Amino acid sequence: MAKLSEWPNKVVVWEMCTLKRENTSPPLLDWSGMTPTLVLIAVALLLAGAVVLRGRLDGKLRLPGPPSLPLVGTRWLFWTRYRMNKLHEAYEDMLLRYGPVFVETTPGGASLVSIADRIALETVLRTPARRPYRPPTEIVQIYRKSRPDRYASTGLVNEQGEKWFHLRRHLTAELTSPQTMQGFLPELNCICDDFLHLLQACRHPDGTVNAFEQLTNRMGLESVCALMLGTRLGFLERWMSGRASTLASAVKTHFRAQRDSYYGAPLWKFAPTRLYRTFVRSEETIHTIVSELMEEAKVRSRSSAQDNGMQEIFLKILSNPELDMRDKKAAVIDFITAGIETLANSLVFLLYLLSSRPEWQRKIRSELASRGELHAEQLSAAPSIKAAINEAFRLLPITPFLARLLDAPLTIDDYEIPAGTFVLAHTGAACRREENFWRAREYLPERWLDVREPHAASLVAPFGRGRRMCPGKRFVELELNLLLAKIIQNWRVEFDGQLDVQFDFLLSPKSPVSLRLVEW
Ligand code: HEM
Repeated sequence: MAKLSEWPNKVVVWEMCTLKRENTSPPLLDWSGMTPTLVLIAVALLLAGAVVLRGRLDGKLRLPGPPSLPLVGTRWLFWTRYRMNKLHEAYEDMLLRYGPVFVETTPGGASLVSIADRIALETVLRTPARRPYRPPTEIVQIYRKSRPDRYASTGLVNEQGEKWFHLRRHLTAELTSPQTMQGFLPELNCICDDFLHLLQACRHPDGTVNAFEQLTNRMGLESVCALMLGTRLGFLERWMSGRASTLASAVKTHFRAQRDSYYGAPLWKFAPTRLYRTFVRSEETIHTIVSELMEEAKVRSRSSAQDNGMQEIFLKILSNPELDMRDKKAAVIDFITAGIETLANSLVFLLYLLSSRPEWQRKIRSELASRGELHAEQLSAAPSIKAAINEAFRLLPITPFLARLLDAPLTIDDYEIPAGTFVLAHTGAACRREENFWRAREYLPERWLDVREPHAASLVAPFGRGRRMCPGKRFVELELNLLLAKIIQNWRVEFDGQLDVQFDFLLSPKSPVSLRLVEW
């Protein structure tokens, strides 16, 4: 069995190309012009020739799965049968075709095992690893290593082993503390109220709010900046500067570029393709805007002795002597980036699902007596809110699978999967299986108050599991509770038809989203 200390090395082998470039600058060739076309033709010929082989080249794992081809592994599927922006559907389809445990092969020849089997998922998610290894996003790694002037490491999300542990210990204590959230609650109430004012201002006479996802993005941005920077930045004002939309669109591009770098042709590893350049531009836009916001927040906090419950988490991070200044700054940037679209999409999904349950909306409303500022006690006295949120995370989580490297061998049925294997834990797909949940494909918040078997609650892991779990969980849960309570106090939510969802590295609504907020 692999020792924990050996993991990073094993993965560096897996990340073949990362190893080659580790100490070099990013791709240098200019790939504009004919070169990509020629390469694509060569790849197509290779695919056609190799289809006859159809055998699995991966000798290590005898698992079902799509045929693997030389050089491209099983990635050809994402360039032919499936679409990258429908990756969640692609995996649902593969789980049907090949069963709840199957293997793909990366272009570098490594195995990528998908699991949607309940027992196996519970084992993987329960893993007690001290330094859980979540495979990094290579494009982020390569870019950040090429910018030592800005980055001392690849950051909390992508670091591994002791370095990750050091960052996690020193960067997340404030963010995950119940006291921080308690202190932030009054300000979060005000931010939610401002969001409601914005919704009110954007509502048409019949209650329709168009481009709802853009408003939720602004909510995500304002709230995560307020939490991190301890100051309000005005992203919820009706007419605001273009900075919020530039930042929100850079964050979306950043996520999409990561998706394409994972599942698209890996040409960007060898040359600065358009994809690579797009990624770099988005990373730099985010860096520039968040750096400006941090500078503004510093000036404000110097000029006003704040005693309004808003904690400048970033000032505490910046004053930590245990960390390199570049790591501190990168962390604040990463936290803010992580908090925009995640919150925005989760709120859209929640309201969309809840729109199919008007009687559950009435139930929530009946549990909330008073208007105005909401306290933790009032929220906990309204269990139907929590049930509505849990159920939305079960049925439509923004992260439909979690990535891990196995820290111990795993046996599923007759298959032996060795330690060190890269695994995708399909919690989202497992949660929609009848063997795991009663009427699994329906939005039924009542299942969280009156449990009906089967009810595999441990599979619902929207924020991940174990020591690498999302540090924003407490903040997001509080925020969603408050937002839902306040929206339902004012309006009932209606939506016509079905929401089209796509995979942008996170599951996102295919914008624009229009829903109706109708007076009670
Ligand atoms: C609805 C909102 C959010 C969802 C559903 C979400 C979900 C997740 C998930 C699934 C992971 C991977 C966990 C794992 O591998 O076990 C993660 C990691 C992470 N999230 Fe979130 N997240 C949300 C909001 C936020 C916010 C608001 C922040 C920051 C303020 C944040 C910061 C991070 C960071 C830094 C990591 C990497 C942690 C590590 O590797 O140690 N997230 N998130």
